[in-house]
Formats: sequence, structure tokens, C-alpha cells
Amino acid sequence: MKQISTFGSSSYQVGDLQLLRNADDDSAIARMLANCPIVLLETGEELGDAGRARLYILLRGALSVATDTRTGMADGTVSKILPGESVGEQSVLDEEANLSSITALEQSEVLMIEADLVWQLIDESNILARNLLRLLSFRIRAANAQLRRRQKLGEFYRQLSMIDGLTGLYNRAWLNDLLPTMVTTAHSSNAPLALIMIDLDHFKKFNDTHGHLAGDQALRAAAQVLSGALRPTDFAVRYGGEEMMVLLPQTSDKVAAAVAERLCERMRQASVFADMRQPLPHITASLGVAVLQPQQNEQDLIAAADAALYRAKESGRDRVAAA
Ligand SMILES: Nc1nc2c(ncn2[C@@H]2O[C@H](COP(=O)(O)OP(=O)(O)OP(=O)(O)O)[C@@H](O)[C@H]2O)c(=O)[nH]1
Repeated sequence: MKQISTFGSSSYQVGDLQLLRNADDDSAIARMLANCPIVLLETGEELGDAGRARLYILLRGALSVATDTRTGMADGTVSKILPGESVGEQSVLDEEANLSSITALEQSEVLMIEADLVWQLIDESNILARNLLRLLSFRIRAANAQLRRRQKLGEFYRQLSMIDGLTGLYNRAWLNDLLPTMVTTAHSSNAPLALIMIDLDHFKKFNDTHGHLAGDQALRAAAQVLSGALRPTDFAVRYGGEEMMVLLPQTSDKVAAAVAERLCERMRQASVFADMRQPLPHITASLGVAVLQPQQNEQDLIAAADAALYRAKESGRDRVAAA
């Protein structure tokens, strides 16, 4: 970065500077700016000493401004500054260091105005004050819009991280997040909460006989049985490998047992296709049903359904057992 002239000895005009455009008295402002240095930056060169609270106005070329690089808080925002535009207004106004890193995207000429002089210019020109306010308001709006976009994106990824990639059912992370709340709600509202634990039968053998990809397809078919048979208020979760779970809020033990029987029957009837031509042998599942008891927490509820599932397996599989 080298100084090539001052504003007074250059051919640039006050009207070239966006912040001062339409100023009441151009010549008075030109006089105030006369000794401000103009520096030349080569492509890729960083503006030295950019941290100091100063106003930089680009006269020629293009600059890239990356936010907050020195605090380790960089959020990846990079803006492009074009001739007439400025950087550093905020650091002048709040008298804090400018934390952006400013780099020339092509050979550029930059006018540097020290903070003290910016304040004198503000006193001199209402237009500068007004333009500054407009610019800051625009930046605040842009920052808010970006924040909202990020929040939406964050929520999208959060939702995505709660879904099992193979089956499209909720995953264990979702369960860990939501089940404690569901249990608390059920206890406080005195409404029953039923849980059905579902485990595919002899799934190791299915994998060994038909291959792991066919096994994956069978898991998808099982998941579809669950999603297709439930009410909108129920939730289906992939609990582990070939183990799934259904949560039924406001559902009594009798109704939950009937739902489990229906799921068991639909599993039996579900078709698994390896390549959309050849149907594979049917899958069956064993199901354990439990309803939340007073004093039980989520772990107790899962353990009760698991114990019932174990009994369904022990007594021959392809059936329902209740806690
Ligand atoms: N294809 C496939 N298989 C899986 C997946 N996750 C777990 N498995 C398989 O599921 C099988 C579970 O086997 P086991 O726990 O022995 O149970 P099982 O053979 O179903 O026997 P029972 O439950 O007693 O009827 C294992 O062979 C796992 O490899 C998966 O995502 N895809």
C-alpha cells in the first residue's frame, strides 16, 4: 500500500463520494478533504492498518471486506465495495477498531479519512449525517435479513439431523430431545402415553440370505408400514438397527394394543422388493406395548416396552405382547 496523492491534488470530486453526494457546499468539503491521503493497493493486497477507526472511501477498483476476522468471530460474510462506496463508518461512529479485513480485488485507489475529520465533516454537512444514517439503516436491515436466513437454515439442518437417513423416520436424537417432554406433559395432564417397541424378526438371517441392500429395503418397507398406519399425532422412530418405536400420545393400553396388532398384521402383508421386480419373502415383527405409569420416567417406559417385546420374541415372534 503506498500513498500516491492527496484528495486535493487528485482529479476526484466530492460528488464521486457516495456519502457526500449532494452536499450543500462541495467546495468547503473539498477543502476539508484536501490533505486526506489516497493510497494505491495492488490486486490481492490487504489495506494496512485497517484496524484503526477511519473512514475508507474507494475511488477506483474494487475491495472485498470480510467481517470480524480478528476476533475469531468471522461468519464468512464477504461484501464487495465498489467505487464511491465506503468502509469503516461504524468504527468511526462507535470509536472502536475496524475488525474487517479489507483486500483489493483489483488495483484500487482508496481515500483515507481520519475519525476526527469525519466528525468535523458531520458537523459541517447535514447531508453526510443523513447519508450515514441511511447507510447504517440499510446495513442493519441487510444484517437482520441475513440473520433470519441463517436461523431458517439452522432450523432446517436441526430438523434434518433428527431424521433417520435410511427410513425417513425420526431418529434417536429426536427421541432423546422429545420423549422427556412428552412424558412430562403426559404426567402433568394425566393423559396416557403409549409406546410400542418393534423389532423385525430374524433380520440377521434376512440380511444373510438376501444381502444387506435387500435388508435396507426391508427396513424402508417396515418404516412405511408404521408411517402409513399412524395418526398425525403419533410418532414413528428408528430406535436402533432393526428396532423401531411408535409413540402414541393420549392413548390407552387397550387402544395401543389394538394399534400394535394392526401394525403386526400390516408388517406381515408388506412387500419388500429388492429391485422392483422380484418380491422378497415377507418380513414379520415382534411388538412390545407399554403405557406410562405414574412415577415412571422415559427410561422406565422404554424398559417396560422392551421387556414386553422380549416376551413376544420368546413366545414365538410375529406377535404382540403387553407390559
Ligand atoms: N440391512 C440392514 N441391516 C441392519 C441394519 N441395522 C441393523 N441391521 C441388522 O439387523 C440384524 C439384527 O440381528 P439380531 O439382533 O441378531 O436379531 P434378529 O436376527 O432380528 O433376531 P431376532 O430379533 O431375535 O428375531 C443384524 O444382522 C444387523 O446387521 C441396517 O441399517 N440395514
